[in-house]
Amino acid sequence: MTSDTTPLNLPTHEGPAGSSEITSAEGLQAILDNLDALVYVADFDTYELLYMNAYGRQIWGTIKGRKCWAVLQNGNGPCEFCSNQLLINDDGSPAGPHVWEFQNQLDKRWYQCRDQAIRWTDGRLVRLEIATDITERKEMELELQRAHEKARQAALTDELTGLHNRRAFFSFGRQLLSQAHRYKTPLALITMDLDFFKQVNDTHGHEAGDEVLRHISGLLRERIRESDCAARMGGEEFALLLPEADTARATDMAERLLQMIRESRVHYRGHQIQPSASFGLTVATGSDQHLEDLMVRADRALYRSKERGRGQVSVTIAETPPSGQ
Ligand SMILES: Nc1nc2c(ncn2[C@@H]2O[C@H](COP(=O)(O)OP(=O)(O)OP(=O)(O)O)[C@@H](O)[C@H]2O)c(=O)[nH]1
Repeated sequence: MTSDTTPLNLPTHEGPAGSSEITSAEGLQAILDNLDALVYVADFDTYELLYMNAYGRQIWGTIKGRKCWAVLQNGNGPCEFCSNQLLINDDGSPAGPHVWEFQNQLDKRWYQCRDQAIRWTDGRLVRLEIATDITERKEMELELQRAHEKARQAALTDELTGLHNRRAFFSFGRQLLSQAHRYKTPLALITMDLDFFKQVNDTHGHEAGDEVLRHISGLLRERIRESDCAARMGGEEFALLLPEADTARATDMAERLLQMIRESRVHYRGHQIQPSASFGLTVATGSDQHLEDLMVRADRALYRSKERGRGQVSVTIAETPPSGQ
């Protein structure tokens, strides 16, 4: 036992004569100091540490006259996550154990803490914490979470371009459409299809075609707002959902995109490729129950752009007035 530790003044229980049962204070001290867990006791009002076992003192050092937040967290005052108020009922009685997990700010390790109000040797209620190091388990859990998140992202992302894929488009799109209905705001859908893309592949190779697809995706990403959704629907087809954009704004957006695409060049193995695209757009109406209703109208407009010679923007206005307008 180190000199700064308050000895546990626990009652000694004498077993029957000849019994080897160890219930003396020294025996309990030995158990506590050999535990592979932190055990400490602190005053509820002053936060002064009254006891810490050897496991804790080895990591956090001396406790004599010091507060739990200074020793354990190197803080300047009570921790914002302090669980003290959860340990005592309104009538002042102990509330039972509170179990939680947290990452210590000093050693950066994760602990599972079991906190409890207990009666101290002088009769007052004090805070007892038993904390076990769960860093390895926590790291595995976090790793697993990261892997799940990565897999979830991958399932929603187009591998070639990094844009949303078709699946993500429909998932986000349904949410955006229901928001547009709820708040009676417009929602525009732009569909876009590259022109003569087969020629790019045939002339410069599939790799060059891929490069063009990445280039176009970069332009879309540059132009859209955070609340917009840009997706590669497959092949050389793209779609954009623009919340709160009416027909005029969506048309303006499509025309600017068309201009940017036509003015841009893709440099591939000494060749310059000039991309072009056709656009179709529409705006949601209150009677559009499904995203597919918008897709049909936008694709009809896109088809007209192709028919009229490509490299242009066409609009299909819904028969009923757009929601929010
Ligand atoms: N490089 C590359 N090409 C793709 C990919 N997906 C689809 N394609 C090609 O895209 C081309 C699409 O050809 P079409 O549907 O005839 O379209 P287009 O040549 O753009 O003709 P229009 O749309 O009528 O202007 C085909 O050659 C496909 O092989 C891809 O991921 N990478």
